[in-house]
Amino acid sequence: MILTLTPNPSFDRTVALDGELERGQVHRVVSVTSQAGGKGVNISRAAVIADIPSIAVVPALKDDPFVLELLGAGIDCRPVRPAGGVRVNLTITEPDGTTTKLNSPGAEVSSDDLERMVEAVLARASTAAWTVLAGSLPAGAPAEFYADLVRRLRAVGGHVAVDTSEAPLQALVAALPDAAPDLMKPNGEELASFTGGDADELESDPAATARAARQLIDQGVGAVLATLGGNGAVLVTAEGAWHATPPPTTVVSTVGAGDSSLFGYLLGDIRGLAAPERLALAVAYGSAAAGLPGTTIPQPSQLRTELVGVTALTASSGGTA
Ligand SMILES: O=P(O)(O)OC[C@@]1(O)O[C@H](CO)[C@@H](O)[C@@H]1O
Repeated sequence: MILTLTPNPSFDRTVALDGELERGQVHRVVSVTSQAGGKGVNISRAAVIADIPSIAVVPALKDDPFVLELLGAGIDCRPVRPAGGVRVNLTITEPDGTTTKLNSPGAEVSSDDLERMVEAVLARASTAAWTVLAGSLPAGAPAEFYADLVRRLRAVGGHVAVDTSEAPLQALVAALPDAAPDLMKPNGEELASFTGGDADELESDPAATARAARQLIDQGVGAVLATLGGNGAVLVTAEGAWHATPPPTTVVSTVGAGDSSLFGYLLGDIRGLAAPERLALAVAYGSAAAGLPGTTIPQPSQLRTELVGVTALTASSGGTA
């Protein structure tokens, strides 16, 4: 079972344009779709699609359309009392795959609201193969929320993965090795935000990415899956480092690609695959998601894992293995 916590879930509204987005202009849109999302929710969705049981903890009312949509999709959703309604995040996609996101802050939470989420997670974590803490934090949550929860989860046992950004990511890194999760999934920009360096350079240089990710491994993190957009992903563990390139992909919407990659990695782990195969599955999931509209999560039949190329990064190419 994969347990996910999405403290700041969102209705993902996707607006598809038939041309380039022009600031200050009126656009007639091709389509508007909406899907209950947020990083942990997307991972639970991917799990259910792949026949892996998953529980999604979200702050929402039991009869909120958000919860009803997830239950309707077969996701075991455990709502805890929310501070307010579920936010709406807007995605604008252009025909060349350019994806622009406008993410709302989410309703302000109190420490009681947060404690309800923590209790819901701690009560189930011992039965989960992986507990995934994912996404931004709602307004009012302290930046240390994930770091504190990882500490408490380590006492419970089971594996913990964290995918977040900005202040909560900085706070988690500052709390290493004490709050070290088993897996972190930064993108190039997130990695650069605490290792220094240029995000674009990291995304185009797998060896540099591996060196940056190695800093987290040295501080107790079990594995780092660094997603690099069109350049695939790098996996670093205590045993080595690998880079995987995606199959040729026509990008439609990048929303949910990182979540799909993270799920692919977890699926590989649950199946007992070796590190390079786990990475290949992650990249197959991420690239399949990028080829689908909005926040659509791929079906296993849409994966082209055999077209993912994996290479080991050696000491000479990156000083990492
Ligand atoms: O605002 P956050 O929590 O950082 O990210 C939220 C979000 O962009 O992440 C998912 C894609 O990864 C979307 O479903 C959702 O809209």
